[in-house]
Amino acid sequence: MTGAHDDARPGLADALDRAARAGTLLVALDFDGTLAPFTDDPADSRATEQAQAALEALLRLPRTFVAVISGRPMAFLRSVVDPAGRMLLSGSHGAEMHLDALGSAAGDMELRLSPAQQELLERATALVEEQVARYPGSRLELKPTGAAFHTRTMADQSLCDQAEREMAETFGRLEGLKVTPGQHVVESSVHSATKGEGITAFMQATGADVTLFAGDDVTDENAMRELGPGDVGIKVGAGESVAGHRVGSPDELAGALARLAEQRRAASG
Ligand SMILES: O=P(O)(O)OC[C@H]1O[C@H](O[C@H]2O[C@H](CO)[C@@H](O)[C@H](O)[C@H]2O)[C@H](O)[C@@H](O)[C@@H]1O
Repeated sequence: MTGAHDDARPGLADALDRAARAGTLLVALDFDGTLAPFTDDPADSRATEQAQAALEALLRLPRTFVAVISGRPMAFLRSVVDPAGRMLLSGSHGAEMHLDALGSAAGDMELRLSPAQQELLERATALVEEQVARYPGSRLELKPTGAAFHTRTMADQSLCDQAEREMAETFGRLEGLKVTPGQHVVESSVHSATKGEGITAFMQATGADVTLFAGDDVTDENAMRELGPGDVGIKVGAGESVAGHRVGSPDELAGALARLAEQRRAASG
């Protein structure tokens, strides 16, 4: 292959070539830190232009599905990430699913919290509010299944580790609450779902011959572990991963996605 995107790392280049020739291809992606560089305010984050263009190109191809599997609430994914409704979406770390892109019969899997889960969510939210009051500049993000404590905008950045550690310990005292550390965030969830369940549902629903998944964070490893030997896992950035491949940044991933789209278009044309 020659062209604008032939600078992928050698092992990854081979894997992308193979994925491009798959009968049915599922391209599943984490959002923050993977498609979208980090921003101070979570409401501001968007996929890079190159990533967005690559997703658009993939969506135009036959037997090709694009999915976003994120810790974000489904409402954000539907309004900001995929307003045109062409992607498969999994929000709240696998607890919310939207499969309309496969036809109306698939639809949404509606999220309902039990009274006990609702009460747990209120207690978790109160704990984050207390922590935010202790650490100026930190933030609460309230989501359908959990409350997240964000430290990216904390006034004293030298206290981030301490604040996150305390938050995780405090969350840990609430029975039934799932606690997940992330990038400048400690997330809690009253739901046991993981991104592993999200990707498994999409792999089954699409009947994909090859699945590519890319993610940057600890929670993405749950999806990464569901991949088979013929699939393609890409870790974005530093940190431990079971992924077979690694890129340095969302920009590098966008380049790989552009290459994949170009090669698949050529293979299907
Ligand atoms: O599963 P993801 O799509 O990676 O979402 C994980 C969490 O991402 C968001 O927080 C992260 O991105 C923010 C915007 O760049 C950044 O400010 C924050 O420091 C990061 O932790 C989001 O706010 C969470 O709801 C997601 O679960």
